[in-house]
Amino acid sequence: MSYYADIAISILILMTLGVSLNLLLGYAGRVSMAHAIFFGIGGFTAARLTLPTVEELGGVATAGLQTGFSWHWVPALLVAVVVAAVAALVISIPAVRLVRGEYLILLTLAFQLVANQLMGVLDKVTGGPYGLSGIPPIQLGSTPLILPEQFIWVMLAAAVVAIVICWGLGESPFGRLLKGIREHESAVASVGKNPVVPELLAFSISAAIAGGVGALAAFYYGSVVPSNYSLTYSIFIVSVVVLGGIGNLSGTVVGAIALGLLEPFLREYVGDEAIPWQTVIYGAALVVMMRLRPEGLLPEGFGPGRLLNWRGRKAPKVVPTEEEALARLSQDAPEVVTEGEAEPIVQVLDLKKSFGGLKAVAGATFELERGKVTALIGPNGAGKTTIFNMICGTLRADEGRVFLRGEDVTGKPAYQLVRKGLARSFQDVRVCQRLTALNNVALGVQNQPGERVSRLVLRPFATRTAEKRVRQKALDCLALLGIADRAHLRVSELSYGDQKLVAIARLLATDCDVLLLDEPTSGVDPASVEKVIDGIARLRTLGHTVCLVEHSVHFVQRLADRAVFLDQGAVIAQGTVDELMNRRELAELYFGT
Ligand SMILES: Nc1ncnc2c1ncn2[C@@H]1O[C@H](COP(=O)(O)OP(=O)(O)OP(=O)(O)O)[C@@H](O)[C@H]1O
Repeated sequence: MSYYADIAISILILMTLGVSLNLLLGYAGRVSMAHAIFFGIGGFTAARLTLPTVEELGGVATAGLQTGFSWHWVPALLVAVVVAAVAALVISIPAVRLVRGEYLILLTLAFQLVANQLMGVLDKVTGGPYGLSGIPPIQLGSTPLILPEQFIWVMLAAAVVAIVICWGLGESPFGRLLKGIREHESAVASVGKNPVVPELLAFSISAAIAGGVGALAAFYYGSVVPSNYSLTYSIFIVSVVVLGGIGNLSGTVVGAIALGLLEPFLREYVGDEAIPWQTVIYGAALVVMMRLRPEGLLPEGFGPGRLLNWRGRKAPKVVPTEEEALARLSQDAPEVVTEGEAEPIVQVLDLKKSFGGLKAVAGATFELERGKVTALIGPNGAGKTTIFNMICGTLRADEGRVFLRGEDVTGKPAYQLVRKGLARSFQDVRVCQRLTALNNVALGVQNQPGERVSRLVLRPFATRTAEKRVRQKALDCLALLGIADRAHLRVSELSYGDQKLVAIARLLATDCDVLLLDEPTSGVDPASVEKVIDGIARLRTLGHTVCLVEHSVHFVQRLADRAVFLDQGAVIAQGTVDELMNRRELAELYFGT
């Protein structure tokens, strides 16, 4: 019995670590190769705090004597959680702010190696290469939980708590934000969300759970040894997540059971060579999975809830009509401008940008009038997208200024501009393919309590009510663009034209009065172009100021009140579209004839 309980405990430890890493790797899309270190930090912290004091051991501090502070296991566990979370914050601040993709993997890999080496040499803290032993077990009342069949219940409870925390966060608006960051960080920033804070939180919550498991493991095994927190163990944890299914906690549970059973199985058959064989099999399994089933055994969104259809992606029960949606959205919309009272809401003054020797924008000056649709037109390479990027702070202007309602907003980051009322879409659409249309649009809604972990924890019911409002608003935005009946579909299942509509609906959800649309119809089939035109016309009805970059003259003539003609980075004419297109030299430039 003890033998099987002991195996189950090691599987539960691996499972809990995998689940916590999945919050970071699966939901936030950030690969950490240092999860074993946070596990170890929790273990060493709890060990030092609970080991007996020098006085308790006879009062003489001799070399090699393993002493501590004789704390009760509960506060020691809590401190272990906090220390691991703080350590993760310290490492993740430069990681999140400065490095991405494979560089992040390298940075965490370096941290893993350095920290593991330090664990082996900082004798006074970690006990050196042989670590610390004699750690007191968990004491419940007067019963020490020494036997595996006693401790297994503690570990099972810890695994359940970790799954509930990670599932609760991952499936909340906070998790939606993480998934958005995972897929398109720039798109999330362009709808007013600072991606840095949620990423830092995901790093530290994930590490905090690992630290807690590390403390529990120290209490159970009675010792902590640096070699237990090696790169090999970090790779095991990553393997559990990748094999089980990235972004799917049920997958991690399955992955941990499958891989966790491997070691005792191998021990039975190959004895002491089990660990090297285990490493080989994990590596081979990873390669095979990456090749044949990169989404893992259970792909994202597939789990018991989906199987039993509790949480199936159901079509909305009530699809609002366009009129109902318009009526509700008008309450948050900017005041509609009546004829004759046009005033500039955005002023672009002498913007300049060069790339090496190429002058992409050579002193562009123009205004966007409140409530009007203005088109930036001109031949390919005229500098239209570069101007958008400078207005939105994605690109630093060499010279020139941008004013929004008279306030100088030059160089402000995209997420700050949204808070001031200006948002943009992208030529390459940048919708989150693995999220539903509704969740994509919900990302655009501002001030969501559920996106803040503190609110989720302290005011769960209020955040649930707020989430209902967010989803209703997202559905209204989709209804206004005529695609509410597809709200429940993953964006990857939608046509490209519908994806462009989702991107516009996401902008609408921000409540920004100035919307910049970069080539909203490029790559869209003719039938969908009409839908996009109708959608943008409705933005104008709601009172939004729209600036669009567009190549289709038909589109621009149908929608734009004014056009700004650019060539070689300079504004060469402004006026109504018909006025500009009737000028032969401009038409020739535009059509290249
Ligand atoms: N990051 C960059 N590095 C170097 N050159 C760039 C960069 N971005 C744009 N350019 C160059 O600046 C010029 C203007 O590009 P931009 O994309 O702004 O033009 P555009 O009017 O939007 O063109 P299109 O209509 O084809 O999208 C082009 O010659 C382009 O190659």
